[in-house]
Amino acid sequence: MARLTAARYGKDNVRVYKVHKDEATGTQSVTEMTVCCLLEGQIETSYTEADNSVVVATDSIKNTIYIKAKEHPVNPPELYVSHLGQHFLDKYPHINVANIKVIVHRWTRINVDGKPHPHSFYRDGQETRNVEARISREKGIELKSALSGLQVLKSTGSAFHGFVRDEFTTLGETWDRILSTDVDSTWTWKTFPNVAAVQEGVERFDSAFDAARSITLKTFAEDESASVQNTMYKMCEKILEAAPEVDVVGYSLPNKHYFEIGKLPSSSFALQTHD
Ligand SMILES: O=c1[nH]c(=O)c2[nH]c(=O)[nH]c2[nH]1
Repeated sequence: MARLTAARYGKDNVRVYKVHKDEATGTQSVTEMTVCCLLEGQIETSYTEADNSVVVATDSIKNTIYIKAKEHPVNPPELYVSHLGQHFLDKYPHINVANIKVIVHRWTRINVDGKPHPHSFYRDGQETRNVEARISREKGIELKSALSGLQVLKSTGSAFHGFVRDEFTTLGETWDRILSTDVDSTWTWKTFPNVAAVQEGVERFDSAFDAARSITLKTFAEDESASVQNTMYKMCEKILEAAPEVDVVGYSLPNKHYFEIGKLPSSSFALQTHD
């Protein structure tokens, strides 16, 4: 006999674009996001008994993503996801949890002849700002913020030696290597009881993002790295210090290896591989 143990459903890959027009200055600002919204609740019978009376159509979920982006600020994304998720709990008594993910794509203002252009932007890299939220009747608003896809490289200032050597080891020790990675950094906030608590002191989210990004870049550049493990731990320590409302910080720093194939007096050649 089959049994349904868990279920969630919704819409992914909803693309949202919002422009803010400052009438006084004529300057426009843009935000482009990809949104995923998955609902949980008393929806079992839609699976087990073909009972669609409990289904908020995924098409309506998509429409709600757009409408809430129009009704509320989309910056910071932590506030937008809180409004969006809370809406589903307020409107539908049988929905208990909204799981929302937002990826904010990078549009950086173009400078023309040294002056910021009022309405033109460019994509300066694949880096994104992300938020994952679980908004539930039981716990409130759980938020995880992240920066993802920030590519970095340093051509010296990185070593790796003293590691386990046994019959499986082929890697040589090094006191000077190229270090390159795609940074994925995540910081989990202490749980918020409601949207009002997210709204109060809302600038904390942009400050934490800016701190995480600048700490990541500064530590990566300045640390005389003994290993990826030790460098990422230093980054975590500094972010926790800079953002006291953050509970947990995590990093994923996959090592992109460069293997040396030849040397000239003042330069070296390397081949790159990915883990
Ligand atoms: O900084 C590093 N940490 C490791 O655990 C590791 N393992 C490896 O092969 N190279 C590296 N580099």
